[in-house]
Amino acid sequence: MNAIECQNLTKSYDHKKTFVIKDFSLDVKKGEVFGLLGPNGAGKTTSISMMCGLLSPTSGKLLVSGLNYGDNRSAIQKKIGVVPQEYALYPTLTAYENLSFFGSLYNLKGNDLKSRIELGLEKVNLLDYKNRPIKDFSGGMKRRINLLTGILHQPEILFLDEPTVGVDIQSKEVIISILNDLNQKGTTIVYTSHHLNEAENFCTQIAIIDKGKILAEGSPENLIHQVEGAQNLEEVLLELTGNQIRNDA
Ligand SMILES: Nc1ncnc2c1ncn2[C@@H]1O[C@H](COP(=O)(O)OP(=O)(O)OP(=O)(O)O)[C@@H](O)[C@H]1O
Repeated sequence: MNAIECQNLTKSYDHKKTFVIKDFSLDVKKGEVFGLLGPNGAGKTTSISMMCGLLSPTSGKLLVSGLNYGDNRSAIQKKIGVVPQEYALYPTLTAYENLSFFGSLYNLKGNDLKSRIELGLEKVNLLDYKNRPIKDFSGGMKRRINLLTGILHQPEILFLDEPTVGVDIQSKEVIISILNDLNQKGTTIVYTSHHLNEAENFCTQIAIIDKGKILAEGSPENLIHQVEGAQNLEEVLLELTGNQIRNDA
């Protein structure tokens, strides 16, 4: 069984006058690290938000671990973790209090929750900051805590919308190494990114999206091979989506 199946998904925000996702079909196999790449406004956030249940498709079929959100929302929510692009943290609460809150949403409690939080904080090098309020944290520190909020319960499938945006190379390396570790332990990962070098090394499978449509899909090597003369994913993306600057949100 695939981790995710999308068949002919569409999304309109204006009562079907325009569609920002069109005829979107892909399968994510269990154990994959799947990257959704594309220019600004391509539809990455919209498509990943539908897959993790934050947005409903306008039409089409979407299965997560063989289940649809209409009949099995709470069963799906137990299997998945979500790391949104915007920080979902409470600024006046400490790192520990924030993580306790998010852990409790996944029914974690007591010593189990405490040890997962402490182990997580240690992995992201923030154990010494556990009693500091989030408002005192730098962008990179917040990103690392934001990541922990979605993975404390070791989800079967993890969705991340630009988990390394705006962070320094050190924080980025910690985040990617934690994600690699989770993937080795069996978590399927679906992520969006603008960092093409990162995606080239991190992903096992990639879909390139523009204007709400999937333009190409394959392993990084396969995509580079598909585009004549391309040496890397950046050249693939430019060839497929053009070099016009985008003013879309
Ligand atoms: N709530 C909304 N209402 C109306 N239009 C929206 C809404 N959210 C997104 N859009 C539009 O949908 C299109 C796709 O946006 P989306 O945020 O999914 O793109 P993206 O690929 O994630 O972009 P970025 O890389 O800039 O984050 C854009 O044209 C955007 O303006």
